[in-house]
Amino acid sequence: METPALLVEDLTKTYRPGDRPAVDGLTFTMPMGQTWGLLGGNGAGKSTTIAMLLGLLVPSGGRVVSLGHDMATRRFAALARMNFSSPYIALPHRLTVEENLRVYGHLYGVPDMKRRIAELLEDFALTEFAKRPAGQLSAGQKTRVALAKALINRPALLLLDEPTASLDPDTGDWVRSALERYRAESGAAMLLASHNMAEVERLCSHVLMLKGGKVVDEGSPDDLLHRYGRDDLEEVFLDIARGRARETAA
Ligand SMILES: Nc1ncnc2c1ncn2[C@@H]1O[C@H](COP(=O)(O)OP(=O)(O)OP(=O)(O)O)[C@@H](O)[C@H]1O
Repeated sequence: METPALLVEDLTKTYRPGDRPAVDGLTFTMPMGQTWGLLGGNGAGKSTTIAMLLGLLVPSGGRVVSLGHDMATRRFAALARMNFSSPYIALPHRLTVEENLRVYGHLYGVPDMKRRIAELLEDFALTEFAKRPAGQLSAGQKTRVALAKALINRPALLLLDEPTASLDPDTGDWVRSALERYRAESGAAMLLASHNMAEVERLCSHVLMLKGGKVVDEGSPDDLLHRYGRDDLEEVFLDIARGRARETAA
């Protein structure tokens, strides 16, 4: 069997002794070539999960194997082939867009960097902002730079926390197309934490519904719609968030 993009076993995080776990026994195996969604209300544990998958946060228990490498012992081998975008991580704001991409390109040892940066500027409609300091961009423009940065090393595994949160509907739409194109061309796997149900329905082949740090349901968007007798994922989400059982949801 092909090495999975992510193998997560009984992953747990408790921030302080005595606290309820923020992530509680998360277990899943995500294959290469697919986009999965991590859905859940505020405080469900999405960002904590992503931080542990990236090795930014040490788990209290359990195991993460990314692209075949155990994150506890072989983190750097995995990270070279991973990347992420998060609205919570600011780009160096005095550096221009191009300089930002160059810094990250060097960190990842990207070959033929000039060409890669030109491609990304083009793909994310950033060419006209290439020489502008990142601190002088709108929120939506910064988000596009963050996504360009996330693809700079052609990652095999991409973790996206709210990738289109600050984008207007039209820009959000073409950014989703760009991500979908990247996945199809590269065979990469993507895990997407989002509050945008339409985005999840469009991009994800499998959804993990998180509540109180646990997976309370999962399946393809179609499976979930069918099981809850709903027309869109937003309604399924509300059923789960409000603790309505699937049998009685319809
Ligand atoms: N640094 C921290 N110290 C202590 N508790 C934390 C810390 N970060 C998060 N938590 C707690 O862990 C739980 C999960 O938070 P997390 O940020 O992972 O949720 P989330 O699903 O990403 O939420 P949101 O949709 O609001 O971004 C919450 O109860 C939160 O208060």
